[in-house]
Amino acid sequence: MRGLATRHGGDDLMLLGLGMVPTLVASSPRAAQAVLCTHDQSLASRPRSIFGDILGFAPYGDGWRQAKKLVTTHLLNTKKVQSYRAAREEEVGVVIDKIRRAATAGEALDLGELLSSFTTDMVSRAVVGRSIRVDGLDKVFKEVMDASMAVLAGFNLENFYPGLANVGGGVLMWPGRRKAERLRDRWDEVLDKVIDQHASVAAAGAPPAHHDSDFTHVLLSVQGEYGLTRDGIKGILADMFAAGTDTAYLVLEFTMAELMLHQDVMARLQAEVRSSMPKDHQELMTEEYLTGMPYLKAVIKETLRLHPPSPLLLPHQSLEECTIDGYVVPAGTTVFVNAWAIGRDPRLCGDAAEEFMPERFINKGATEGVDFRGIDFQFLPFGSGRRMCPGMNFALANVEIMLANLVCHFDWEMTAGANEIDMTEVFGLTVHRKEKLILTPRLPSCVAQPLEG
Ligand code: HEM
Repeated sequence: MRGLATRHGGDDLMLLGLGMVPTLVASSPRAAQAVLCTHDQSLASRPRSIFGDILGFAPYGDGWRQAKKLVTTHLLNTKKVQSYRAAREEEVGVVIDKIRRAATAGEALDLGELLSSFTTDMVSRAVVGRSIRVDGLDKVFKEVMDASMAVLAGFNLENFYPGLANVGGGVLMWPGRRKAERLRDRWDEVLDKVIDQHASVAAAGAPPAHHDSDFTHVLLSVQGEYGLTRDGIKGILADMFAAGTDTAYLVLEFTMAELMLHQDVMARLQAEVRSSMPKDHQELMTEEYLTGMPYLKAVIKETLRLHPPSPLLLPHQSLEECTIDGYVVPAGTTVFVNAWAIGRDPRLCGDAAEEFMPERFINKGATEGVDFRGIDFQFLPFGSGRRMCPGMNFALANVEIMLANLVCHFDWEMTAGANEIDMTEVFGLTVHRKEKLILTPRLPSCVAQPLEG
């Protein structure tokens, strides 16, 4: 899309026809501001999703407004995110133990797979509570989640040729719909069990203290106040998985890949993290150690600038006709904001815009002080405006603590025979690395001794 914008004479706003659907693409901070701020309300809907419409894929309206309010007020507010600190540290501990065993045995690891399990487990902990490993629920969630992401990332004919959806009674849509229905049934089955189990705990009169309660408890406790149906609760919980797992692990995996390619950055980051590591080197870096780590935060920002997991955000849709920069944008237009191209624009980041240079975010660098929240529309990994990601703080808390521990406790090497990291990206709803990130962890002499047993 960046190439297309360049061929259009560098137009930062393009109105195209993709299939039968008009499509507006914004590729500069100015155009992003027009879409996400000036015309935010007119462009705040979403195209239809094969999975239906609860929150992330819901059309703009009362249902979406209520679900978003509920999620931002009760599930993902700052206090709630802090309340998951112990769970975060416990889950990081599980991963670090696995890596330590591999390091002791001299084995290589599929780091992406490990980090993907970590972010799924973190969302599972938030949704279900401590008991995710009981009955293998962690594995069930991961399996259903991976299958759902594959369907969501696939091509949905209906979004580009809406008329074809009804041809022959919708026969062209049957295979995709059947797959989506089977998955919806699977989500229903798993989440029904979770809700029943939580309802019986509450009925027994022993609900957890509010600060300690998981998403399911919270949603059951406000069900009356918000008039939530059981399907509404299941939809919100499933949405937390869909939006919150793939995205955060991609940030961690891309960061580690970039660090392997930029050993000078790795060394500076390790120096920062290790300078404040616990005296007992076996101990985890817990969250109180992270406050004085500006370089860690700059490294994460730089990864999000070059590799935003949702490079075009999620598609928006116009609710009504509006005129932007002289373009008449009809109702029903699909709208993309090219956060990937904006992050790499040399007009904002200078000539080295394609380089991985966390320094640009600190010490009077070109983008020092630029915020995650998209306030200046030049850094938009979480979007901006009405449809902005409500899970930003939850995601960043997970990414920071995991990354600090990965670089604190281990040195990392490429596997024998590999002499470079392939950074080829595969574009879908989220951007993945084409190749797995297989690395060998080593225990540095300054850190931990091998585990016994
Ligand atoms: C690094 C991790 C993450 C990134 C980069 C990210 C990015 C995004 C982006 C770009 C959007 C679309 C914004 C738009 O269309 O304007 C979005 C929406 C959303 N995200 Fe995230 N996200 C992340 C993690 C999470 C987490 C952990 C959760 C929840 C636990 C979450 C929940 C949501 C929801 C519910 C929406 C839909 C909001 C709406 O449509 O109103 N996200 N996210």
